[in-house]
Amino acid sequence: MKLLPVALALFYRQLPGNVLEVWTQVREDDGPYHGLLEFPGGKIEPGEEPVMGAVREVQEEVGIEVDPKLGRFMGIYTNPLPNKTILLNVFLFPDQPSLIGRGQWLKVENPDLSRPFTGQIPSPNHQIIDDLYHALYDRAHE
Ligand SMILES: Nc1nc2c([nH]c(=O)n2[C@H]2C[C@H](O)[C@@H](COP(=O)(O)OP(=O)(O)OP(=O)(O)O)O2)c(=O)[nH]1
Repeated sequence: MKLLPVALALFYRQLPGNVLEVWTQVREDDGPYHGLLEFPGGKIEPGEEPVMGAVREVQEEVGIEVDPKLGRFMGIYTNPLPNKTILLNVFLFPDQPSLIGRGQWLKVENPDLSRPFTGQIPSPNHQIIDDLYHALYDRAHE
């Protein structure tokens, strides 16, 4: 089984009323993810620090510079495909002023969390978004 490490940059912001917003962009290329709203990201190059992969993809895809020191490792999520398993290394980044006018913010609220975006986002992203929401707002875990 082939393992393919990918780095994702998840820009997020918290709004009053336990609202989370996550920043996404439309995937333009052909293939199974065409037209979906996704986080900037892509394959980690050999020898590359995962967070640097996230920063590089943000530069390439969004056209903005972000400081790798701002990236916080959230976890690794798997996307099992028939011929390979994608390992999504997710890094959290705070909202950046340079994002203004680019992409779109998805509003995540209780009780549905990411469910309203079914079919609009890659399937592994549901777990990522829902986990982030719970980590930010579930007091029970503290
Ligand atoms: N960019 C991105 N990829 C995601 C997300 N969720 C998710 O499952 N994926 C999957 C889709 C792809 O199988 C893989 C990313 O690979 P990619 O094809 O974008 O990587 P890349 O930019 O380096 O590829 P390429 O242009 O060189 O072909 O991760 C997401 O939110 N953003």
